[in-house]
Amino acid sequence: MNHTPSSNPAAATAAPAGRALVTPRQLTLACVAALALAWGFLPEFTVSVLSNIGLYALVAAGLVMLTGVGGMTSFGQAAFVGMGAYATAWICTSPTAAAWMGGAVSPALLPWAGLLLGLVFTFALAWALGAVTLKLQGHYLPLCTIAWGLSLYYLLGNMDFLGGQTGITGVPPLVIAGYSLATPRALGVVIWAVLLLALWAMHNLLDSREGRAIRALKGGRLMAESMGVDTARHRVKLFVLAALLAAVSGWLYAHLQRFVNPTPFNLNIGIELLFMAVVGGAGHLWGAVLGAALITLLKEKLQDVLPSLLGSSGNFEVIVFGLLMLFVLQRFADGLWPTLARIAGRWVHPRATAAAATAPAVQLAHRNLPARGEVLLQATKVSKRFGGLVANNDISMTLKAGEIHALIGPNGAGKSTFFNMVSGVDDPSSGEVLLAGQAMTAKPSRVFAALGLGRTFQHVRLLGQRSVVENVALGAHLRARRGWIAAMLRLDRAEEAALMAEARRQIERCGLGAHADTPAASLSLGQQRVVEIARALAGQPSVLLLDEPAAGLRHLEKRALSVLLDQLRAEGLGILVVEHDMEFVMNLADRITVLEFGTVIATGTPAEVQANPRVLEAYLGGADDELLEDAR
Ligand SMILES: Nc1ncnc2c1ncn2[C@@H]1O[C@H](COP(=O)(O)OP(=O)(O)OP(=O)(O)O)[C@@H](O)[C@H]1O
Repeated sequence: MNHTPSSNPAAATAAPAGRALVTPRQLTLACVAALALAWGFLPEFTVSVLSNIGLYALVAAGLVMLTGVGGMTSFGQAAFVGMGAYATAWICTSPTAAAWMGGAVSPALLPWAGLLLGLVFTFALAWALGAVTLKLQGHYLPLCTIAWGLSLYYLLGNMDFLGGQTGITGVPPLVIAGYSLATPRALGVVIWAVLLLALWAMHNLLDSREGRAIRALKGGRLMAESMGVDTARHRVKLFVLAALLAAVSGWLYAHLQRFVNPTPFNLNIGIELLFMAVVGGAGHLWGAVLGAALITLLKEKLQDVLPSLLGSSGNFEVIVFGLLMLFVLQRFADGLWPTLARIAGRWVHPRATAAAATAPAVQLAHRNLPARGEVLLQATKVSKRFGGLVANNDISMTLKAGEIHALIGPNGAGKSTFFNMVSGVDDPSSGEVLLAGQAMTAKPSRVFAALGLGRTFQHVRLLGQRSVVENVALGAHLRARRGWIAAMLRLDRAEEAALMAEARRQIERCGLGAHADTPAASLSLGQQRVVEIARALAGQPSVLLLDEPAAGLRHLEKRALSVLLDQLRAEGLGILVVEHDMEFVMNLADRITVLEFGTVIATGTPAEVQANPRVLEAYLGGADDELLEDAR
């Protein structure tokens, strides 16, 4: 698979370009060509093993997307493989199915009807299961996947019309254009073609606006939702995608083996599939192929060697897999693929591509800024109670277009709580928040984003391994429209170019142009805060909420930030800043609201607030000496 510098920053910085001999795309094509040429000459056994690796890799690739990229663990994937296998086995062999179709489908087309049935069933079941279980957090989700994995396995083995534990025999071979694919050598070509196609499509998906949204899921809902991503929907879609890949693998498996029974779809295999994804490299699509190859070959070897070594038969390879898992997770937390890629990086390196100089062919959605002085955000008598603690007490505040409003107060005064309520993270216990004239109670953060609210976080939330430009492009998520299918088929390139151009523009504007292609995690904390501002600006907000933007910035960086915020104010944005740096706030803000113990104790211009005895008392009485010093 080809990785552009923007899509793989780690690779982009892995090796000096001078030493690179080939690009990843050239290497991939060379490997595929070598496999294709050798295919006709490989021994039967090798072809059979390679076909199995292809089948496993297809499921593991879905797990890479689900677990490594999306952050959701599933132990139950083998059950979806079973659904794909049983659907085609049943439709191809059952007299009932034949009677239902009344001879309308020719025998050669039956496997395709089986594929359709398997996909439809899997889609419906995965969507239903996903909608229910993916709401669960932490270890409840993996536990749930074990539960439904077991249930589906026992269901397959206990349905008489599916042959019970004996299963279904006499599954016909696939026939394509009159050719019967009855041998592993013939069907193996299809298996690997499907695998490569799936990897290509998923690579494309990850290198798109929707791919960035998928990557954002792993960091939790807060950041992704604030960028306008419907996280619940994306999680379910990702789950369904992984399940469909498993079902396709099951379909191919049934026509390779020509019989099905429940054993290959049990929980052990589900765990093995997860091993493959994790050992190979859970965040890397090619890690699925590496993991599938390693585990399959190891299993073959161990099943031969261990019984004779130990003098008794049994599934001893499971113990070795367990130990292998421990070793890999200890030594290679991200699996083996990144290490392999690092080593190969001496010779394999993406060719550097310059950012497009011409204007993109597609325009992103554009928002007209409101007139200066117009009220953008209004909080009326907002209170928040956590049990007996009143974190915010009857706070009223307005933010107008073209002004910077600062929210200050000692630690624990309730600033973050208020920030959460005016950004859709939390609902007020009482009172109301209006954004662009709309009541926002019970609305999620993504609706705030859609109405023009951009924000940064007190604790920086970036995709650390991705480039700055990708992080910033995520902020423009709602300004583009292309979905999953378009991304997989690479029909989104014009829109993607526009997103990248916009991201680079915002990065330049924020003074980080030299770091656009650097992984975000390798920047200083102060620079990462600026990346968050650029990301918020990429969404073209009319309201900007900045949570301690100056924290961690050096003096000159703070000056540059002041200049940028000044410019944004002049353009007509309304900016709400929570900040502890008094010098920064006093020089910048038009109005300041001071909180103490959740209550507004003063509001006014910087001069008025500085002269307010209650404010000085709040800081004198508080423990924050630095603030006191600054306030003076
Ligand atoms: N989810 C919660 N559950 C219970 N109490 C909370 C919760 N969130 C905040 N609080 C409490 O509400 C009060 C206000 O906290 P908040 O984080 O809003 O203050 P802050 O002004 O942002 O502080 P800092 O400047 O340290 O970030 C604190 O006493 C805090 O412990």
